Amino acid sequence: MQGAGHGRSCVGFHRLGWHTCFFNLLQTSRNQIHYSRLQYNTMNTLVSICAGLAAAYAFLWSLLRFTQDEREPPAMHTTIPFISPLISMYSAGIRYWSMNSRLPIYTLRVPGMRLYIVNSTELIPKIQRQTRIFSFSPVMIRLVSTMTGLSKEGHETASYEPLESHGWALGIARTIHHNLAPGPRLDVLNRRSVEYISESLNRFAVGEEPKIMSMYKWITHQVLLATTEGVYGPHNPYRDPAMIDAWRHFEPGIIPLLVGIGPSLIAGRFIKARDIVEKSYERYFRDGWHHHPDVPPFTKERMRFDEERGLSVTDLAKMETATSIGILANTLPGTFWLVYHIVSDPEVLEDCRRELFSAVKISDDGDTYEVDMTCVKTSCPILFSTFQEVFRFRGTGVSARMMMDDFLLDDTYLLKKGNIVLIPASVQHGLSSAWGDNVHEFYHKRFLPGHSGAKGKRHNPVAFRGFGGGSTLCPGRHFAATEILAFASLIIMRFNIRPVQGYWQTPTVENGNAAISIQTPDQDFDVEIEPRDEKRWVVTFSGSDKPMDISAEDIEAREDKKVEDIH
Ligand code: HEM
Repeated sequence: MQGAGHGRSCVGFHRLGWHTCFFNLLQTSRNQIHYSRLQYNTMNTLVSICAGLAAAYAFLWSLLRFTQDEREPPAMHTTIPFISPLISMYSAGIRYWSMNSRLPIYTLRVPGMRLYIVNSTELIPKIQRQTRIFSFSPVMIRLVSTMTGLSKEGHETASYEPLESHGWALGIARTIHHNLAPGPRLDVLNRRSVEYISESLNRFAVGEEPKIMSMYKWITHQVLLATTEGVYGPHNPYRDPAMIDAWRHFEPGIIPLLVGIGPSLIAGRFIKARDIVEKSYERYFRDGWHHHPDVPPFTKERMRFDEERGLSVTDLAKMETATSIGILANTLPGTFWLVYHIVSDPEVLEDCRRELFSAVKISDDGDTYEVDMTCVKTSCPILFSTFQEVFRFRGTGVSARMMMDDFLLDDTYLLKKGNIVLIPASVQHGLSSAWGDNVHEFYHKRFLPGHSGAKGKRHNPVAFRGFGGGSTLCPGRHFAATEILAFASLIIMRFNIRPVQGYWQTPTVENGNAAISIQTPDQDFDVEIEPRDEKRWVVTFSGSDKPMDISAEDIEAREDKKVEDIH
């Protein structure tokens, strides 16, 4: 550009004198040489960059080819080695797994590790049986430690002997499973939550005018309080609205917090919210409220287990912050979807209401309605099927296991030590071979005998992974199921719910939290909630040690027991 400008000044040759013009010409050609040199240098740089990229590509490509054993499951998304899987996962979000469900098992090569993705229903039990080879413990320790920023000492305690039954990971899992198994310990937890729901809806039903509420916000608020009242007792830290607000801001940040690289850069606002939650738990433990007689064994015994291993109060609070995700993050949207699928479809509503009213006892004067939630759980098969269908249709969990050794799966696929096996529930839930041709519809009777499965066969229970499976099958499923069913039942029996805009519109689910096991709606909407009558409602919970048939393992355990009883 500069050269061109000087060239134009030569028009005034006579005025400036020949030497000036000669100088200008000289300058122009110098500049042109300089310009061409610049172009040449730029070109050179570009060529070097391209050559560098090509060399890097060739290197990565060879690295991928030469380190991928041909007995391993085939590698997918290799266009840009190690990077393409990340791009595909990022752009497809939670739909990624179902978009890649063709192969029985495949490998994703990502920086630093392999992910083995399992799609075949037949391979799942073969993985779940080998608990020492496919272990959840290292995954869990890493999740808890990174998400909460556990202290060095806390991390060491949590990492102690992860595969042994005397280690922290298996020990705490055992304590949790024991306290959430159907029976008197779980009943303490359930009873308080059901009571809370009943009292809260009694207060809500006062007054004749219909109330307008944001459906998702209202339902999840009720269930959050009911759950935490059950878990933490009369000094429940979630009675403080600031704690609820902080938890709601922390929960969507699980993935950014787990990335663990420069956390304050990418997860600053989530860290802030998490710290408020942690501080609130710290106060609860420091004041000793977990020792209160009305706190259930589920909470007391977990704390005792951690305290005996020397965890500081700060680390107890951090651990509890991670546990709060397990306790709340799926139960809240799960309840929303169950209520939504029932009240938005007149046929489902009619079926569930009829069934529920047959479980209600009406007083002689007809003014008091009494319902035992234990009875609802066992005598309302359509409602229970609708509950299961919600977790099939909306379930997006991904079970993760760390390979503790090389293993030849099904005598065919070599899975190498140190890598991660993932089992996405959405793939199983979308198999027409398991669920029949109407697999992509919400069918509330699907889990009733004779209503599901390809060609009228009973569905394969292994293909239902709403609560995971194997040794880490969700131990909270009975607690969550009781609470969700109790809330939905009371809503259906006591209220009419109508969308304010005049028609039901299914919310989209594009922006869900990939770290939890169920979709979350992208939009909330207003509904009008109106009591159906002025009766007095008495809700009881007699308790039961009879497990519900939620997962394949529950069905298997019941069938084994039946055989045992016969012998
Ligand atoms: C609707 C509600 C819930 C859903 C959909 C759900 C789902 C799941 C899933 C998919 C897993 C992973 C299983 C695997 O890796 O195979 C899991 C594990 C777990 N869940 Fe839940 N969960 C729910 C409620 C709860 C509640 C209320 C609690 C506690 C009170 C809880 C505690 C746990 C624990 C501790 C584990 C880890 C199990 C272990 O390490 O052995 N969950 N859950």
